[in-house]
Amino acid sequence: MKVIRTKNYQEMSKMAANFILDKVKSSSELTLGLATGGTPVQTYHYLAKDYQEQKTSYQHVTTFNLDEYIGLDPSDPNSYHYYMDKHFFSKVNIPSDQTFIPNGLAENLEKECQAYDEEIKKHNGIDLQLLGLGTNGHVGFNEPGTAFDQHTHIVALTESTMQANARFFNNINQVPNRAITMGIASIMESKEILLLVSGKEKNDALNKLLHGEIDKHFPASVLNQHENVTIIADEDAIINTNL
Ligand SMILES: N[C@@H]1[C@@H](O)[C@H](O)[C@@H](COP(=O)(O)O)O[C@@H]1O
Repeated sequence: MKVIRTKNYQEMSKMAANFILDKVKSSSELTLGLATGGTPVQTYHYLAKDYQEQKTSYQHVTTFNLDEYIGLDPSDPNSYHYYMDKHFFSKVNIPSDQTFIPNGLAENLEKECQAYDEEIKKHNGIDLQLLGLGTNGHVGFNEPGTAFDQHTHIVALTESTMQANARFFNNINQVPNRAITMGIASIMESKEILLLVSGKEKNDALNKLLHGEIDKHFPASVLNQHENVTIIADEDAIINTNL
């Protein structure tokens, strides 16, 4: 894994946006895996800014989001559909039929998961997967203990993830307790991975990822087995990691 060190969150975000823009500009077709959460917000902001200023086109880009809460309508401000529209899709020229996010309202959730995997396959897999890191090592919504061989599936969220995400809701009781997420196998099948890590609260998690064992109780550790991972981390996340 290649680790790029940045001064702060802004610098991490700018570098991540440039990393993605390089791929967007140099490919005739590109399938991006996208993440939500607090970490990539400024990355999307810089992509939107680039579009405003440089008009980098996304007509040839297809996107697959990692996850979505079960039970939230796309118009719900806490849904990842809403998040993606707000921060990215509405700001660039990506055609709406080229953006995929799991449907957390599907009548048959199992079928929805299978259909999502099929769609990814149809697009020849993901070229670049953007990832954030949960404080407990989760990636997407793959919580500690998730088997490494799973594709898109339904998960029960842990108390710690619900607590961590409660800041986006009015109170923790409104945080859905289930989600659909691409699995560890889906993530590992992507050709390249870009992991963003920012802030002191991610310090332990980054340390474990870099120096700990590969263990399903710390899902992100599996990334050590992928051959093309770049981590962009800021000083606060890196401190005490011996880097
Ligand atoms: N499902 C999301 C993940 O995709 C995200 O990467 C992670 C970290 O979130 P944040 O960037 O807000 O710390 O947790 C959330 O629960």
